[in-house]
Amino acid sequence: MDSPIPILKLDDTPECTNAILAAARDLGFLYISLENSGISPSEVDQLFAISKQFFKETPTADKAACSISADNKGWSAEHSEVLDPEAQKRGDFKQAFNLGEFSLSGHAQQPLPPLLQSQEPYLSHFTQLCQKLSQKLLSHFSTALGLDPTYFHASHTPETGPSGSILRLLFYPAVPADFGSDPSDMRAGAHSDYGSLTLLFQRPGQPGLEILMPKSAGGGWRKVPVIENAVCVNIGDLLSYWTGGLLKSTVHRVVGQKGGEERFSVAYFCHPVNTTRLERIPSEMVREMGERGANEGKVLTAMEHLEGRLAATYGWKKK
Ligand SMILES: O=C(O)CCC(=O)C(=O)O
Ligand SMILES: [Fe+2]
Repeated sequence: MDSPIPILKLDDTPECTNAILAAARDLGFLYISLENSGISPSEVDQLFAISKQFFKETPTADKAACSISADNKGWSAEHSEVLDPEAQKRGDFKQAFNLGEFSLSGHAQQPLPPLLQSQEPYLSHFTQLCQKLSQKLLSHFSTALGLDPTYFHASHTPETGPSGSILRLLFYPAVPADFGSDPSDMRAGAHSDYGSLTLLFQRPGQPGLEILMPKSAGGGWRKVPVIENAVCVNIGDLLSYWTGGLLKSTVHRVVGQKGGEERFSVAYFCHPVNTTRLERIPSEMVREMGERGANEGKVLTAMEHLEGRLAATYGWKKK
C-alpha cells in the first residue's frame, strides 16, 4: 500500500535506530510493525472490543457522570473538543474517553463508567504495554542523538512521579448528513500532539488520518493509510522542543466525508513526569542541526506546558 510514511520493524540494530531517526526528522510520523513491538494484534483487538462496547452500549448519563475536567481525564462529548480553535466553527465530530495513569498497583485514579471499571485490569495492562513500547522508542531516539540509551528513562517512568500520560479511546460516529455544511467541519481538527510521542492504533477499513507534509517533503495534506498489524508513531511537541525542532511534531487531522461510517481509534499519549523541564537535551547533533535558538525565555515544566495546551483546546481558563 502506498504510505507517505515508512513502515519499520523494531530491532536493536543501528540501521533500525537510524531509520527511526530519519522518519522522525523528515516527517515526524512512522509505522512500527506490531511484530517485535511487545504488543500483539490480539491485545489490540481486545482493546478495540472494549472501546466499541463502551461507546455503543453505555448510556450517555453514565458517560457524562465521568465528564472530562481540567485534569484531562474522563469523557468528552461530541463537539466539546476543538483541536483547531482558530479554524473550526463546530468542535470535533468525535467522542473520547481519556484514561489517565493507573496506580502502580493497577488501579484507575479517576471515576470510571461501569464497563470500563469492569475492564480495569486489562486497561491497566494495555497502558503498561504502551508505556514500555514508548520507552523502547525513546531509547532509539536518545541513541540516535548520541546520548545514552537510558537518557529519557527516568523522566518517562511512573516510578519517578505522576505524568500527563493518557490512553485515549476515540469514537467518530457515522458522519451526519449536515457534515461539511461548514467547510471547517472535521472529525478531529488540525493539531500537533502535546506530549513526548504518541502511539496511534487504527482499524483496517477505517481511514481518515491526514498529515501536513513538511515543506521539505512537498507540503500539503497527505492521506495516511491504515496499515494492518502496525502502530502509527508520531513525535509530540516535547520531543520537538527537546531537540530544537530536529524531530518534527507534525500537524495532523482526521477528515470525514458525508456517508462516512463510524471509526474507532486509540491513542496513547506518552508524557514525561510533570516536573520535567522543557529545555534542549545535551546532544551534539541537536546543537548542530536544531532549528530554533537555544532555550529562550523561561523554561516551562511539562505540566505547565500541558495546562496551557489543554486550556486552548477545551476553552478552559488557565489556572
Ligand atoms: O483518531 C485518529 O486517528 C487521530 C487522533 C488524534 O490525532 C489525537 O487524538 O490526537
Ligand atoms: Fe493527534
